[in-house]
Amino acid sequence: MADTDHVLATLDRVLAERCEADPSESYTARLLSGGVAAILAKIEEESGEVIEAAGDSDDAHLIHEIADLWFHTMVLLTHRRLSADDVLAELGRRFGMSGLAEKAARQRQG
Ligand SMILES: N=c1c2ncn([C@@H]3O[C@H](COP(=O)(O)OP(=O)(O)OP(=O)(O)O)[C@@H](O)[C@H]3O)c2ncn1[C@@H]1O[C@H](COP(=O)(O)O)[C@@H](O)[C@H]1O
Repeated sequence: MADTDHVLATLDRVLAERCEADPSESYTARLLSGGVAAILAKIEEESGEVIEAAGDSDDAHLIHEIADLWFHTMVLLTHRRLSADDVLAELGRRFGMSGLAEKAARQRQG
């Protein structure tokens, strides 16, 4: 099993604990206390930084910015009492389902 296998589950647990933490001692708690508007502002900012990083050839920069974006989307999930596991389950459900076939089925349903 790879070292990274439990990263999202571990982070999920830490973020859930931060719901009860002191905002002066935790970045996550501070962001959660700002509500959905504060979290979405960070997601917007980090999305822009991913787009910017994709424009250069520095792989470490792109990885850093995508990690920031994933982290902030996980804070949004935590705010909604959801978890990365919920998203992983949805991605797992899509295994073997062609994106084109899924889109065609949706269009047939109108
Ligand atoms: N993975 C992260 C993580 N990724 C990014 N960040 C923080 O996200 C913030 C925003 O990044 P920016 O590049 O926008 O930095 P900034 O300009 O200082 O941001 P602003 O404070 O101005 O919004 C920075 O303060 C980063 O440190 C994270 N903060 C926490 N975690 C994880 O969450 C855990 C709990 O953290 P705390 O809630 O702070 O205890 C940590 O142990 C980590 O595992």
